[in-house]
Amino acid sequence: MSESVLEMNGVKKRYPGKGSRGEVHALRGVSLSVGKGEFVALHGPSGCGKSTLLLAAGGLLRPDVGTIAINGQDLYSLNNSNRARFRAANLGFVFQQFHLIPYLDVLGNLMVTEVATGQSANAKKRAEAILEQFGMAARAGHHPSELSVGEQQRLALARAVFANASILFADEPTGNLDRDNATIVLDYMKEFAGNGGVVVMVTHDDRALEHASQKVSLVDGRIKE
Ligand SMILES: Nc1ncnc2c1ncn2[C@@H]1O[C@H](COP(=O)(O)OP(=O)(O)OP(=O)(O)O)[C@@H](O)[C@H]1O
Repeated sequence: MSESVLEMNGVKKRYPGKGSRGEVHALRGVSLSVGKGEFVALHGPSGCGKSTLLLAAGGLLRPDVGTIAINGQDLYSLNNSNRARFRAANLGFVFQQFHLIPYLDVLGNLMVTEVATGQSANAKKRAEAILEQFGMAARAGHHPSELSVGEQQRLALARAVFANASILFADEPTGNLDRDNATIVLDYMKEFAGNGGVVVMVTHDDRALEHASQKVSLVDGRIKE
């Protein structure tokens, strides 16, 4: 088996109930191992826990029970600021809300982790080359609000490539895209995995499922074998 990048063991997550609504068991004991180069598609009915799993695996939501490690680092044994630093250095996100920073232009958004960690002078050249590769060079000086949805998705992907992320988390990355843009985004994700990265994508889209190397089906907070 290829080198493991993501290891989830016995992960459980409950959300507290409100008023007459009882508590929700979103994850009921999930174990998952994802190796280098894999493109995992996570699918299942609405409410089965897909987004909860993605947030927990991405270091954004602490599980009640179980452990999650990326590249051997137990995410939730880190304190919040060290976990945020680990996220910035190792993880990429392509979420519906993109996590783009509205007051920075395209180049600024691409280089945001570089600015935070204050590194090399060659960074700008590299960032410009990546924008070129993602067909965004002409948009370098624009702000996220001036970009199309497809361009915003591409910028989120370009940022993960620029940051040398080892794992990319994507939540319905093709949800708002037309066929051509969906294909572009899926091809980039495939390439990211092909270059030794890992992609974990939540999707309802059959075309997106076809791009994945591994399909994981979640039902009522559990992985279906
Ligand atoms: N913050 C929250 N507070 C209370 N319950 C929540 C919260 N977030 C999610 N849930 C509940 O937890 C369960 C799992 O939600 P989750 O968003 O992980 O499912 P999903 O599979 O991603 O759904 P969808 O495909 O509809 O986006 C659902 O029953 C949902 O209502």
